[in-house]
Amino acid sequence: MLSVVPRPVIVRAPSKVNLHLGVGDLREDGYHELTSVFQALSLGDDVHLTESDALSVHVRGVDAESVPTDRGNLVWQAAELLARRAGRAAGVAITIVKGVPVAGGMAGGSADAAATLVGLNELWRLGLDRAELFELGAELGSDVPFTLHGMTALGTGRGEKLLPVLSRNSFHWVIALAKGGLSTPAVFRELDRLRAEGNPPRIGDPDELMHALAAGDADALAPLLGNDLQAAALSLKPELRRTLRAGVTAGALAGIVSGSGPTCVFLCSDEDTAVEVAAELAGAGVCRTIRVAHGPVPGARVLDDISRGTEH
Ligand SMILES: C[C@](O)(CO)[C@H](O)COP(=O)(O)OP(=O)(O)OC[C@H]1O[C@@H](n2ccc(N)nc2=O)[C@H](O)[C@@H]1O
Ligand SMILES: Nc1ncnc2c1ncn2[C@@H]1O[C@H](COP(=O)(O)OP(=O)(O)OP(=O)(O)O)[C@@H](O)[C@H]1O
Repeated sequence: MLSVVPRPVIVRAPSKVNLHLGVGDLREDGYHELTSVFQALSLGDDVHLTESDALSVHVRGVDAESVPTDRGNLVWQAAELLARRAGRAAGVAITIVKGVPVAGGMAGGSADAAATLVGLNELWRLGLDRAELFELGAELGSDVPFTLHGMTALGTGRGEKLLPVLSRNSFHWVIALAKGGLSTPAVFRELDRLRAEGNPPRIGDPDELMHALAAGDADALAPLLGNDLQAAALSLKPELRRTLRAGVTAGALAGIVSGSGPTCVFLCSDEDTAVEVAAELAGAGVCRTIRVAHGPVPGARVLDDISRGTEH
């Protein structure tokens, strides 16, 4: 008799960069009030989900050895949360193929959690709508709703309340992965410490930046990129200053620390320039590895047969 190998549902999840990250004061619940303009980037993770008797997690790809394969993994928590919600057992074998650097400020773990919610909704035929998935996502982490949403969006609250932002054209990015990661809570704590000591300048509102996005104008967008967490990330990892300088010297329009860092991202005027900047940065020895990406791209989505064959 032929045994049928169950076919996995495969979900592609994007990374993110905060084009604008305004950090307000510490709230009583331990979170900071944010104003974030997110953009989803083509550098992403793939999450494979296959029916199984038990819950299991395997990880391969970039930084796989530093990712937990137990309850510490956000995909495990996502599967348990969804199973509880559906009143069923959390039987699924999950394989994550990492493309997003771990602890890099690009929401890799959040993207995997978003992918798991989308994939299990399909695999278990739960029929949950987008709003229900967003609500579950927000329980898992502040960045999970955006990695579900994708494209370009304005996030408020702790980053989980989202509104779409009009963005014309594709923007081209060079991504410089740093040696070692930074812990998100540690970077927020460092910002609180810097603010208690003095008054590091705060970025203003993102109105002008949103106009540049609507116009699809990379030259106008470049000087408007801003991240209140950058000072804290640089304070914890001063060598990132060299990386940021090297990208601009190599021909990028601007460079910024992504979210809580330490990944640095560089906006370039077009794809060819991005490839040139990437090559030059690789030779400068200021980071661990370089990637080229574009954005905006959609949020976590199931790959159909055609895209399984053509995407990578
Ligand atoms: C830095 C960003 O990536 C910007 O998009 C996010 O704010 C972080 O999102 P995340 O990694 O999903 O963060 P969570 O897992 O929700 O929170 C981790 C920790 O980061 C800090 N945190 C996070 C979000 C926020 N608005 N204020 C915070 O102070 C808190 O110490 C929190 O305990
Ligand atoms: N699926 C996952 N992928 C990567 N790390 C995970 C995952 N699940 C849990 N983790 C743990 O979470 C930590 C932070 O990982 P992650 O890659 O999500 O950070 P990040 O990109 O800086 O997050 P963010 O930008 O949302 O603040 C890792 O050090 C790891 O121990």
